[in-house]
Amino acid sequence: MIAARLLVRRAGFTLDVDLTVGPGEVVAVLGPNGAGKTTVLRALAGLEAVDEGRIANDDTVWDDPATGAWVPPQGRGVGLVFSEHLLFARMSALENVSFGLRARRVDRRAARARSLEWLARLGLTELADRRPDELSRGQAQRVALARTLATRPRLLLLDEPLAALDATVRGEVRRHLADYLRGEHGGCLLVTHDPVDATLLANRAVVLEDGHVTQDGTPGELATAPRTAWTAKLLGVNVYRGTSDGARVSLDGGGTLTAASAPTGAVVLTVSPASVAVHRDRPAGSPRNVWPVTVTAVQQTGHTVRLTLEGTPPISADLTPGAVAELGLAAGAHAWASVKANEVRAEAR
Ligand SMILES: Nc1ncnc2c1ncn2[C@@H]1O[C@H](COP(=O)(O)OP(=O)(O)OP(=O)(O)O)[C@@H](O)[C@H]1O
Repeated sequence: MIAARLLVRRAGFTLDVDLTVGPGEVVAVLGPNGAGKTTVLRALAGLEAVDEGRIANDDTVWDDPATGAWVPPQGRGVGLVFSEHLLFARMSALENVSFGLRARRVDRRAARARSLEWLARLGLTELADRRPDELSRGQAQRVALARTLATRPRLLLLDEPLAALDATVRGEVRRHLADYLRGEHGGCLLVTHDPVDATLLANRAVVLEDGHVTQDGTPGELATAPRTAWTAKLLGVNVYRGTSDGARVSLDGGGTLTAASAPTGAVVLTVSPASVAVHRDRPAGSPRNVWPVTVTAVQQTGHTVRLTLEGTPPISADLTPGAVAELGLAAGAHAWASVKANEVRAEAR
């Protein structure tokens, strides 16, 4: 268990965060630009010392300025992947991955075998002999991930690991990452701007705003009961897993949604709450997705009202306070939700 109290002071910015990461726990760290997310990762990795506070892994203190305790980065068993991968320019993809293992005293043959296995898991077998300058950004990012995951770090720190990948590869790499994280007993901290990553990969999400934690809960809790306007906007996005025949998607949790275009097979769908229309009577006309719902919660955040709607599927909708009053939408009200097919975004997962 990693337990940290991090206080870092910079001109015009103070990070003041309490954080725990349990064994096998995947914690998403979300927040606006400049909120301090990367600083949290750097402090945990030992790339930066805290000004006050304490970082401990079980009984081992990594950083405590009050006592002078300090464990350098290489002693922490931490694996770090930044959005800007740092590969060794003169080494092939295979050598880059092996390097991480060799540095941990894995013998040459075992390191090579394990590296090839990880390159294969990330779809890079054909590129094993290429140098970083012969790889696309996305491919290089996958090599950087393979290099770190192959070492099975005690604490995995990922800073926007999928940001450089295009939509098709992102789903695939996310799936490999999810498989890895499910089997892992170490903890993981994942900085992301993508609510899909948070929903599909993390058990818990922490929202950082201006150096402070403004909310801590499951991605589902953050989506249905956001405490700040930023969280409402980012995590309020409705996320569904399902199986697609190219347009119609059968959702894992029940119900179907039609997207204007969707890859076939396993997909993840997102629907912005702002694109959900709510009606008292079944709407005429032809929005592709119309289904009955019951209002279970009404919460005002900033200038919008977030409605939590129970139905198949459940969905969150953002309306203006005026619309909510006009439609008489209080908790318990029966209504209809509708979403246009071109407002349903689909990507492979
Ligand atoms: N090396 C540095 N020296 C001084 N200030 C810095 C340094 N690095 C970051 N900062 C400042 O510290 C604050 C937190 O930065 P940090 O990079 O942790 O934010 P972030 O949440 O990761 O942002 P982003 O989403 O843009 O990556 C910002 O105000 C930033 O300008």
